[in-house]
Amino acid sequence: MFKHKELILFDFDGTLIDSAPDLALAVNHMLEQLGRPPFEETTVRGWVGNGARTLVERALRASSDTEDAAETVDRALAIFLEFYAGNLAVLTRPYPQVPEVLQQLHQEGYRLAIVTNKPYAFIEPILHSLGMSELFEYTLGGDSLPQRKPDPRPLLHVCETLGVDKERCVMVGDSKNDILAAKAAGMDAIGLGYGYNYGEAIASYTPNLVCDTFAEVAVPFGVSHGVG
Ligand SMILES: O=C(O)COP(=O)(O)O
Ligand SMILES: [Mg+2]
Repeated sequence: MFKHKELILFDFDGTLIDSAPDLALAVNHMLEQLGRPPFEETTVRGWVGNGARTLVERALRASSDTEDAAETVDRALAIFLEFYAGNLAVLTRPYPQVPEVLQQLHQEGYRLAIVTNKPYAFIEPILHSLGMSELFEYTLGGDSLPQRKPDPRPLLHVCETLGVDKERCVMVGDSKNDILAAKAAGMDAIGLGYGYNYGEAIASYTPNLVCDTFAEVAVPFGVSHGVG
C-alpha cells in the first residue's frame, strides 16, 4: 500500500513516545508552584497535542474558576518549561516495538522525520536519552515555524526541505491534528489508536489506515519484522 513512499513523517508525543507521565509531573509541579491542586495523569493526557503553551493554558483553566491574566500564563509556562527541560525522560518511554520498527524501516531505505507540536528544544534530548537519535533525518518542532499542526505547512516544509514530493510522503500520528494536517497537505496518513486524541477515536478523522499498535505500521511498507 505504501511501498512507493520515500519519506515517513512521524508525530512524536502519543505516537512514538508515551510522554504524558513526564508532562503530567511538569504540569503538577507548575500548579503546585502557583498554589493550585494537582491533576491525575489521565486528565493531563487529554490536554496534550497543541504544544506547551496550550497544555499550560488548559491546566490553568481547569484549576481556576476565573480566567488567568496573560502574565500568570507566561509565568506558569516558564515554570513548566524549566521543570520539564530538566525532567524530559524520567518516565517517558517509546511505545512497544517503536525502536525496532523504526530501525527496520530505516534499513529498508525509508527516510524518517519527526513533525511534532512539542517545542523543538526537547526533541533531540528525548531521542538521545531513548537511543533513537540516529534514525531521523530531520525533526521539526511546534515552535520551528509560525504555524503548527493541524496547519499543513510544517508537513510540507519537511517535504520541501528534503526534496520529496508530497505524494511520496505519509504522515503517521495519534491525533486529529496529524490527520487534519496531512489531509490539508494532500498527503496520505496513518492514524494510531493508542495515543492522545482528546478522548475521540482517530478513525473518525478517516486516515487512510488505522493501526492499533506501532508494529502494525510496518505492514503497509512491506516490512514485517516488527509485527508481533
Ligand atoms: O506536545 C504536544 O502538544 C504534542 O506533540 P505531538 O505533536 O508530538 O503530539
Ligand atoms: Mg501526538
